[in-house]
Amino acid sequence: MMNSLVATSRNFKNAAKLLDLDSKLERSLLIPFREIKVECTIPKDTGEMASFIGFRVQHDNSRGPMKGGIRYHGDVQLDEVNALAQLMTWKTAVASIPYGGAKGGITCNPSLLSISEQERLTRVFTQKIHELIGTHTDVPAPDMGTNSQTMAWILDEYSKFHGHSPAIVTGKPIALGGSLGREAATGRGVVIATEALLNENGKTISGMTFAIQGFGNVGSWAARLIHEQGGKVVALSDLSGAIHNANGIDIPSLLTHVFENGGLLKDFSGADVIGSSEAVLHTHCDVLIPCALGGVLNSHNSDGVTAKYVIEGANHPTDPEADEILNDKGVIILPDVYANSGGVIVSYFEWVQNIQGFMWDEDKVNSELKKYMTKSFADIKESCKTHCCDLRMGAFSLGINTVARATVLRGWEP
Ligand SMILES: NC(=O)C1=CN([C@@H]2O[C@H](COP(=O)(O)OP(=O)(O)OC[C@H]3O[C@@H](n4cnc5c(N)ncnc54)[C@H](OP(=O)(O)O)[C@@H]3O)[C@@H](O)[C@H]2O)C=CC1
Ligand SMILES: O=C(O)CCC(=O)C(=O)O
Repeated sequence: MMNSLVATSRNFKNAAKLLDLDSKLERSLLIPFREIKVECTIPKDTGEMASFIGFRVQHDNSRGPMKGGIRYHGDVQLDEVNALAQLMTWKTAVASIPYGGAKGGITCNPSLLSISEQERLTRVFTQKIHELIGTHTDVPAPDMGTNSQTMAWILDEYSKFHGHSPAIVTGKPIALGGSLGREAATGRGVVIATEALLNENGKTISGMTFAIQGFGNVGSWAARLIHEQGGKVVALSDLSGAIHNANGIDIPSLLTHVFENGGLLKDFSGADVIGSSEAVLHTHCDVLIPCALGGVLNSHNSDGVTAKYVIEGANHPTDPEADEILNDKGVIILPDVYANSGGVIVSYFEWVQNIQGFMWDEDKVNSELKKYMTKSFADIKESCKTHCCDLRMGAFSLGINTVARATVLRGWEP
């Protein structure tokens, strides 16, 4: 698998070439505004002390406060967080929301930490970074391994230093100022994006077959909404393995099973086990939606993909080498910086509601989300036409051009 920062920067450089970007501006846009690395030491429940490394990379703030999730996973390291922060900068620009990009993470396996250990770790991490984040500087949100409870702890710890600050994080519980619709927003956005692409190709979700890797926040909501719209989810996976049913998996029954089975897909009676999580990538289907880790489609396995469309629910699931292989096979890829932007778009709505002290109803959140995603799809198509390129390069050049213009307008000089 290619290093994630090398992969993301390669996409950036190819788009910069299409835009004929000044070489000094290109270098400047690539370098992050700030990289933060902190040691977080907590007592485990046993009384023994344990240390974890946490990161926050603030990539760019030319268009507004930096924005992006916090990931708890064993593979978190600086290059990966850097790549994810950079992707946030282009994503917020593609979505036309007034933010820059950031991302954070702690190298840990949350499933090996008790809830109180996770709480202590989150509070220590917040203590270490509280002076460098802020409601108008850098606003965290959930990502893999974190959720609304994690955001509640950050809010509470941050507020001890700065006073009650609901807009310091998004993806919070509703009871603490979270937005209706944020929990489902990334999956809903994935489905809106899929619909836009299929409609353009004379197809609809109803009657198409789908394979989804990952059944966490993004994957489970995407599966639920596809099922509601008449799509057939034939394969799904999580860390416990991949399951398959050619007639379509009954998603509501599966959700009940997962809820009662410690969050795992395994042992579901309504589907067959087909192997490890990777097996889902090669399942016979129309649409493949990776919703887990980065780099899962790479030079070793992309040839086996049979789907006609890949929708990137995850961040950077496709290596540039896999991009080439899939493009040669005629597979259409809807890139992460658009396909999974529903989460950060509704995070923006949450932040706006917090600042205004006014709550929107869920219909308004969902209809505004659709409006933003429909507009950015049209903007990407226009960019593809201008630069004669595929959807990834269309989206990257749109995002980079928007950030470059803001940077120059602020007075950047070569
Ligand atoms: N949450 C959000 O709002 C957004 C998330 N994203 C991206 O979407 C992706 C998923 O995030 P999210 O749903 O929040 O994360 P979650 O932690 O909620 O879920 C992650 C899912 O991926 C599964 N998983 C982990 N490792 C593997 C693996 N090696 N193979 C297959 N499945 C695996 C997990 O399985 P298990 O449960 O068994 O561990 C789980 O089902 C990430 O790339 C994230 O950056 C993008 C935009 C916004
Ligand atoms: O909601 C947010 O602010 C960020 C979501 C995120 O981390 C992402 O889009 O990758």
